[in-house]
Amino acid sequence: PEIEELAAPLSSGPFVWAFAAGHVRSSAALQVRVGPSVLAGDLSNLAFETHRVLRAGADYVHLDMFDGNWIQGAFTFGPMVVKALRDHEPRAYFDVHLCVTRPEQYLEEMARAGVSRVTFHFEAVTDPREAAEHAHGLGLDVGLALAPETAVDTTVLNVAELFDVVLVMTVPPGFGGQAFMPEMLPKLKRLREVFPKKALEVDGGVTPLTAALAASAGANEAVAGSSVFRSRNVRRAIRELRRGLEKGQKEQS
Ligand SMILES: O=C(CO)[C@H](O)[C@H](O)COP(=O)(O)O
Repeated sequence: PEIEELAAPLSSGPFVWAFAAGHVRSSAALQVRVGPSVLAGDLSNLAFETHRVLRAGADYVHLDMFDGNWIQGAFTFGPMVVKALRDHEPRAYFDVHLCVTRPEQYLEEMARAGVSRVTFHFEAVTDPREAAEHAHGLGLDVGLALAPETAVDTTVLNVAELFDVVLVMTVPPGFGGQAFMPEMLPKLKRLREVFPKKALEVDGGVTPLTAALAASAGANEAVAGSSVFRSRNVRRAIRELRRGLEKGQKEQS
């Protein structure tokens, strides 16, 4: 089934941010975006996995970089691998989720590797403001990830203002295939109230159903590993996730 997907033309969606002009009160005007997480793919064949999800309509590719330290024992890959992937996919939007200790030490390497957006954890970074400014100065989009135990309080809201996206983890970071945590939805609602135009991303246990729940709470971007890579039809899986987000957006109050 993947041959057909490989033959399909690349969507222009990944490269376009289409925000409506003027003031918006909800995320309804924000473009929905689906980013498959290659963590659930064949890690021995990342170029193939990246290529096939892009061909199947993914808006971006989510790359989880684990250093074996911030999440004890969980290692994936580093900037050299991302650079190698960039050589294969010069136009793709690479969304790197840094699950590492002191992520600020890797920002320059991320820029050199051709990363589009680097997202690091509020819980792991020493000075989130300084790191966000540094990343922007390097030409990177920058995201702030919140682990499930982190509340959306005043400190987080003040810091989040500086970021292009806030990633609300809907599972404990570390591995795929976990169940979506609905108790994270109020965090999205609060973020959406405060930031009507900011991209809000969810990651962990995302299916068409949970994507709709997340979007009804304010999310407009969904990272999905298992629900894409375990599907027999990757194109359909991405399309259904997008429909879930769109449905949720419509239900947003
Ligand atoms: O960041 C991650 C884990 O830390 C993964 O991106 C996430 O778990 C996706 O996997 P799944 O969709 O199978 O839950």
